[in-house]
Amino acid sequence: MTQRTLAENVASMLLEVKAVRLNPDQPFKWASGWNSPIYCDNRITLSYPKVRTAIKNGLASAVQAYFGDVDIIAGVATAGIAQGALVADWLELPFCYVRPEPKKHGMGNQIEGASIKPGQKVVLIEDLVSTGGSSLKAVEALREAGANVLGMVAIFTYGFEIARKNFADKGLNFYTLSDYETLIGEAVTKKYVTESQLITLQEWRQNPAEWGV
Ligand SMILES: O=P(O)(O)OC[C@H]1O[C@H](OP(=O)(O)OP(=O)(O)O)[C@H](O)[C@@H]1O
Ligand SMILES: O=C(O)c1cc(=O)[nH]c(=O)[nH]1
Repeated sequence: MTQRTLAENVASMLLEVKAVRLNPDQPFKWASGWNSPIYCDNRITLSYPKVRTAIKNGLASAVQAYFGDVDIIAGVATAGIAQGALVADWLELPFCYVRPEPKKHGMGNQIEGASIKPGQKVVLIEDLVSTGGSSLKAVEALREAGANVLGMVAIFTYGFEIARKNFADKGLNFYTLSDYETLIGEAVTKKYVTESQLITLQEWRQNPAEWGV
């Protein structure tokens, strides 16, 4: 399957299971603090075995194709945990997940599960990239723990310049199964969006950090 076909298939599945929501009148608040008329809830895909498996296969194949020899798969908490664990299982590799900050009781861990030995090769699995802030926090924690973070694979990216720059600044390669441009293309072709929703999305896209403020 070509990269393009995969991106279209994944976008189409996200639309079919209603993971993508549009609500310009009551904007969604994102992890970055940005307001947005669109929200892509990839967690919903876990409820659909065929979609869940297709995504798992896509992520695992990408790990193999782009990174080859890997020691540990890590998931970004919380939305990257389930798919990360599925990918680790498929690849028969150890798994850990990375909290946004250390736990405040118990063992006080930020990285849970597989313990990382210095220099071990880790690939991170994330569900979605907006600004990239959450993913890069996880990368920092893994690097502090001594990991050689080879890169990241995620289900979806909005394709914002800020994310590209954030990842480049940290020297991290990342790949995604699908992206905003492909999603909107599919949504238009299959009539999931109205003309007025498209206009709102175009306005939002011009300056997402300031939209709805
Ligand atoms: O690229 P960013 O700007 O950081 O945004 C994307 C992040 O936001 C969401 O997580 P959220 O913080 O909503 O929490 P969850 O994973 O626990 O659901 C999503 O799962 C990504 O991790
Ligand atoms: O940036 C976010 O917080 C975010 C955006 C989005 O579309 N979906 C999601 O789960 N998180």
